[in-house]
Amino acid sequence: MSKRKLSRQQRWRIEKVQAERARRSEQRDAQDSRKLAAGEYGPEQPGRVIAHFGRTLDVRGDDGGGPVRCHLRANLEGLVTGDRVVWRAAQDSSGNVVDGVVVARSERQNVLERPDARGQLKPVAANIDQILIVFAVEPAPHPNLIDRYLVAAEATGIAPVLVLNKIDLLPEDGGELTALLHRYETLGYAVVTSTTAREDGLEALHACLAERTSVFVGQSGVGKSSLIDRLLPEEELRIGALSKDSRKGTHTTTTARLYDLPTAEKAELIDSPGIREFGLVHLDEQQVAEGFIEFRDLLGRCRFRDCRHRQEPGCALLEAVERGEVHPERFASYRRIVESLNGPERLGWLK
Ligand SMILES: Nc1nc2c(ncn2[C@@H]2O[C@H](COP(=O)(O)OP(=O)(O)OP(=O)(O)O)[C@@H](O)[C@H]2O)c(=O)[nH]1
Ligand SMILES: [Zn+2]
Repeated sequence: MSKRKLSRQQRWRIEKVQAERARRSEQRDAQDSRKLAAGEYGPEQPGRVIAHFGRTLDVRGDDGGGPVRCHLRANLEGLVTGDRVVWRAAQDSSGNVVDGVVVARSERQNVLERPDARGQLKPVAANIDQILIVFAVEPAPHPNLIDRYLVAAEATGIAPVLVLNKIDLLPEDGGELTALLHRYETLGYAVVTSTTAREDGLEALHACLAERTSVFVGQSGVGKSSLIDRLLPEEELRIGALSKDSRKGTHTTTTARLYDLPTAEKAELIDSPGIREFGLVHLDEQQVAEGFIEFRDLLGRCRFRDCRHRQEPGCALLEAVERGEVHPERFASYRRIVESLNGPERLGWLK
């Protein structure tokens, strides 16, 4: 994109708006400091960010209760949905919590990042237990797709789960996809099947969601919206849709929301259109190789330390393929991903 030339007047207006914003933020922070010093905020307590809109956040206290609209101290930046925080509540004269202030962020267990418009990685959600990679009988995944998602998930350090949806469309004998799934199960991956076409089609999914914070990812048309519609009560979906609408007018990036699933014990779902498009970003060859779990014990065992696993003699990976310990299709998949690192497919998140 070419740099837009701004007229002096435009520049002046932008600077004015920014100065005004900074002034207001300082003012609010000074106000918070005063209130904090005056003891108008309650004691520090742990909580979790369930949505964020610029410098305003919705925080849910760990001891229950509804979400509380909070603002941030000026020294806190880059909080995302899912972050665990320390916050303090302000009460009105009758003891109702009216708002709050976030004073600190706890250490993150992990973070999901995606590139912004400039290609810079930005956090979008934190503290996720599992990435549910949804694929479907229809549209069938192209051969390399599941591996791409798995490599991307492995790079985040968040456990992937493969969810085969639309199993109502499977042929009687299970078809190739069932065989493929079995291969991933043998590798050690958690695998779940589902269908929204049957009343009991989500039972395995419910079990898998319990006690965890999950995100759904997957290519278009595999049924993510349908699954989430079934999992969340209307009330929650309405809130999500509302905040989506109110974002349309502004140019802020779509923000993620943390939902409680009523159907399973302490199951949480973080969702946003942006998260659903999760895919490979900015990985190098080494990270791709490490994203194939069956390669891990073999890496570093090649004769040459800088082996690129192509045709080098004494390559531990090639030998493992030869011995039948690494599936040739997984190895081919690895090669294809490495080759695409510098090509157009590199474009980051999968659509
Ligand atoms: N037969 C069958 N169809 C399903 C199932 N789940 C979803 N569908 C259909 O698949 C189509 C796509 O579903 P969506 O939920 O929109 O898929 P999505 O992954 O959210 O797609 P995007 O919004 O484009 O990312 C819709 O027509 C659904 O009705 C299923 O279990 N079985
Ligand atoms: Zn090698």
